[in-house]
Amino acid sequence: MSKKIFSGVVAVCLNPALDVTGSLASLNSGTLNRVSDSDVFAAGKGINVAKVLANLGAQTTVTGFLGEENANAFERLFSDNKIIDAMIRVPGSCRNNIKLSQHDGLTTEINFPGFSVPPSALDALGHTLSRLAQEHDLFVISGSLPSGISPVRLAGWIHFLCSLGKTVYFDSSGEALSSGINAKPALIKPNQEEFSEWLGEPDGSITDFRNYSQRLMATGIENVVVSLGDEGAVWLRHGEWIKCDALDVDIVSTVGAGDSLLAGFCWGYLQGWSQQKTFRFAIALSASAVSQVGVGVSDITDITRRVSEVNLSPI
Ligand SMILES: Nc1ncnc2c1ncn2[C@@H]1O[C@H](COP(=O)(O)OP(=O)(O)OP(=O)(O)O)[C@@H](O)[C@H]1O
Ligand SMILES: O=P(O)(O)OC[C@@]1(O)O[C@H](CO)[C@@H](O)[C@@H]1O
Repeated sequence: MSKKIFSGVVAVCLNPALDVTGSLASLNSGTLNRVSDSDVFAAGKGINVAKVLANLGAQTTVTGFLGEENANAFERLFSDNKIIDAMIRVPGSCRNNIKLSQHDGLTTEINFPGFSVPPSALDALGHTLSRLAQEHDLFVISGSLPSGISPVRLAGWIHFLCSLGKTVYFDSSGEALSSGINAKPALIKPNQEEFSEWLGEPDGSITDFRNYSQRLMATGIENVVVSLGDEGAVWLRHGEWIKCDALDVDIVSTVGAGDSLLAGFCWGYLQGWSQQKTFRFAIALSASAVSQVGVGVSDITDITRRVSEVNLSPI
């Protein structure tokens, strides 16, 4: 019997955040800094991925947890972007994360701890994932874990989805990354620093990434993408290792660049694109993300135009 193909995507955000952004000429520690152009965005990695995918035209559902005390900012984002809300409300507030961009393009981020997730909400998420799995193939899980969710619990959810034959794309860091890797999602997307930390090689090189990625592939992870900031990204798939250079753009804020890149991989998967077409598109999408504050697709024609400028090479 052929596998039923579903068109939508589920983005899982366990630890959403209100990103409080500001720009300033330069940030000086230990003294007063005055910020201009301040804004507040309903964000968090999974929610950023969902917003980009919804803007591209994907039927997008978000699940995970929302603090009930400031859920309204997120609810507005979901309704403005036609995102289906399957988030579980928990007591307390989503965290505020501070994102300060200097005029030279350097961004300083301060991420706070979020709410604590009660055990009953963990069960509720399990049920929600099970329900959504009846009508979706692609799940993207990204971001850190709030208090109350252990890395082992996260791995359990990934394992559960994979055991149902679902495609799970995964982006996290630290212990959550290690634990999630053990559950063998279809794709992981650490950045250079996160992957180096996981390898235990503080200055991991592309050769190190390649060697370890080959080993991960042997365990069943089909795709390893390592994002390299202004150097682009590398992607190992089916033994083929390719690199895309980043596009040359004026940097406004790098916050959410990795989320846009991951959304590009999801979009390529949903469209059934080749590896090369998907990679070029994802890089162009992330380039557009760094030239704005916050994530989202405001000009798809510009992104499509820039796809052909992306330099891709086997390495
Ligand atoms: N300075 C830059 N110039 C051009 N493109 C960039 C720049 N920084 C990032 N990008 C693009 O964004 C992609 C993801 O960037 P990065 O590796 O910084 O992700 P990340 O650390 O996961 O980001 P975040 O956690 O903020 O979402 C890169 O692969 C690249 O295509
Ligand atoms: O603390 P986490 O979950 O690792 O990252 C959260 C975060 O830094 O990631 C997004 C950018 O990728 C921001 O919107 C958000 O504040």
